[in-house]
Amino acid sequence: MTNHSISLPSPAKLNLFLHITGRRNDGYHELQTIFQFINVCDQLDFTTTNDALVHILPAIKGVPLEENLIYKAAQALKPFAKNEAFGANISLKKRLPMGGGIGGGSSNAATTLLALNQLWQCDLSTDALANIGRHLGADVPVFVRGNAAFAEGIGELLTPVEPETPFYLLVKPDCHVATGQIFADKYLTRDTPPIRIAHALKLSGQNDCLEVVKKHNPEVNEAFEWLQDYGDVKLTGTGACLFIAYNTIEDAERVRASVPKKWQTWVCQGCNVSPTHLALNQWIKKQKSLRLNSELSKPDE
Ligand SMILES: C[C@](O)(CO)[C@H](O)COP(=O)(O)OP(=O)(O)OC[C@H]1O[C@@H](n2ccc(N)nc2=O)[C@H](O)[C@@H]1O
Ligand SMILES: Nc1ncnc2c1ncn2[C@@H]1O[C@H](COP(=O)(O)OP(=O)(O)OP(=O)(O)O)[C@@H](O)[C@H]1O
Repeated sequence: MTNHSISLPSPAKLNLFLHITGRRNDGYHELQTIFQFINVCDQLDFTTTNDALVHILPAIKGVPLEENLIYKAAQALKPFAKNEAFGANISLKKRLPMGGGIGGGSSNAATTLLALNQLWQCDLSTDALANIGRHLGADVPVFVRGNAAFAEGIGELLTPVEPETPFYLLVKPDCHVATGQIFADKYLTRDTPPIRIAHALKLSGQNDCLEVVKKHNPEVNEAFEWLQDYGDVKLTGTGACLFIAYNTIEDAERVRASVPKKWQTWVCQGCNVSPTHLALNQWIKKQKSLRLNSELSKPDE
């Protein structure tokens, strides 16, 4: 019998660098960045129901159901479900901080699209899912595709790349950065010349949002200053999270041990294939073998 449940990790991303190369007429900014996943993840469990409803437990504090990106992703996929009575019970173990620049909401949306595409037998291609994802948020497509990528446009034009996969110390200063406020600041650098992909992999990790983020968020400034003695500190997205790459896990752990306790910290590793896709591929393989076994055990007709 086909399994009607699936459990998937929903990872965070880092922007290894972030250049703002222009502003479009609709106000959105054109970027160049490299996205890499890290093995710090939320966990999402999905079970199909037949009541056509989508339930999410527990609710995210401060985020109404209709604004939860998991719910929005499920609603966007619903018209493609094989049976219109299909619904889902979704349980969420939230570990990724919000407003950290590590893309937790976008990741949750992508994980939902990938899981329900299977459970609701939508049979949509990755391109179709990425296209649905694009309307939920600029960072959703990279999580749908599942490969570390050089991104252009507003983040949706993706070319897979394989940057090194060091260990990272990730630090979340005690604040929540409002992405819109950063992009609205008149002093934001918006004219970094576009670069080519080969050049992108050799860059040292400049983030054009850094100065404006530090200006609006003294906690980010303080953490940045503190961390500078311990390596090459970078900002991911519009922050608040900062990260430093290390060659060994021991080096990352040693610095973590001395970080002031008021900041949340993780030691993790860069992943060029999303943990969601690794788990999803295992699940698909298991379903195929279950189907094959049940075909073989049917009595001859
Ligand atoms: C900058 C990145 O962190 C890079 O990974 C993301 O693209 C930000 O993605 P996000 O947090 O999902 O942000 P969104 O919710 O899409 O955008 C919040 C607001 O930031 C501004 N915004 C965002 C992305 C972008 N490329 N240009 C913008 O000008 C827009 O005013 C938008 O209304
Ligand atoms: N399932 C969800 N998980 C997290 N945030 C969500 C979710 N659904 C809606 N949101 C909203 O999206 C906002 C941004 O959340 P997210 O975790 O993606 O921030 P972020 O790490 O700053 O992302 P980015 O790197 O894309 O800027 C949250 O403040 C919250 O209001």
